[in-house]
Amino acid sequence: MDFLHKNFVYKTLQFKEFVKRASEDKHTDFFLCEDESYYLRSLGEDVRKEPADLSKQFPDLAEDFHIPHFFEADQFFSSVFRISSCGLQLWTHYDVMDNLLAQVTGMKRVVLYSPQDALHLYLSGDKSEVLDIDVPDLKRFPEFVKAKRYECVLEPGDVLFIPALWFHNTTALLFGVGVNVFWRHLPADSYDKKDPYGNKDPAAATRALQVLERALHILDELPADYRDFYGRRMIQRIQKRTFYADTSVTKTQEDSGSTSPTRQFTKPG
Ligand SMILES: O=C(O)CCC(=O)C(=O)O
Ligand SMILES: [Fe+2]
Repeated sequence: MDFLHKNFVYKTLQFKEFVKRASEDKHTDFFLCEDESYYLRSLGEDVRKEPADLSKQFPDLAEDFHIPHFFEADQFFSSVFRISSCGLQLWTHYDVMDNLLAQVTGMKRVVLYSPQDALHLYLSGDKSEVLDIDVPDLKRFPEFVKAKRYECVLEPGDVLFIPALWFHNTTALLFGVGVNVFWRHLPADSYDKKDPYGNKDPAAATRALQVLERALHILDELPADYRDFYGRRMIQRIQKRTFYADTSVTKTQEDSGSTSPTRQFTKPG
C-alpha cells in the first residue's frame, strides 16, 4: 500500500465475501481489478473514539485468543484483528504503545528499524516515505542505507514484541490472519486522549513540537546568517539534552559498555 499516492480505497463487504476475496489470488467480483489485494484492520464500535477490542467486535474468536501475561489489565489499550491478502505490504510506521503482534494463520515478514534511525527514514508524520524498503530509490533517499534493518518471518503461533516507537513494515507472505495487542507502558495521562489507533504522539511530545515551531517562528525575526548560527546552537542544545549517546547513558549501561537505550526519565541537565 502506498500512502503517498493513495493506491487503495475503503470499502464495505460481508465478512464471508471479504475472507473469500482476501484468500484468493484472482477475483470474479472485485472493486478495481481482478488481482487486487484486501486488508482488514478492525476498529472500535465508534470508529473515531473507541479503540478496537477483539472481545467486543469478534467475541467468538476472542475466546480462542490468549497472550502471555506481559502487562497489567489496566494497561490494555486495544486488540486489533488483521487479515491480509498474500503479498500485501504495509508501509513502515511507528506506533506509540508497546505491542505484541501475533500471527494466527499464514506467514508474515516483519522488518523493523530502531527509533534511533528515525532521521534516516524520511518520515512524514508516523510513516516513512521509503515505500520500497527492498529496492530503495537511493537518489531520493540516500540516508536510508544508514538505517539498520532487523527482519523476521512470523509463522502461526508466533508472537513478536514491537516496542513503542520501533518502526515496522509488514508483508504478508501468504493470506493470513493475525491479532495485535497494544498496551500503555507510560502513565495513562501521557497519551493523547483522542487516539483510537494508538499512533498519536504522547501529549508532551506534541506540545514540545508545537513550542519548537514557535521558536523557529521567532528566529524568523533575524536575518539568515543569524538564523543559521542560532539554529545550529539550538540543535546542539537539543542533542545534548535528549540524545541517549550524549547524556543519558546510565551507570549500568556504562559498566556493561552498552549504549542501548533503556526507558528511563532523565533529570533535566
Ligand atoms: O500486521 C500488520 O499488517 C500490521 C501490524 C502493525 O502495524 C501493528 O501491529 O502495529
Ligand atoms: Fe503498527
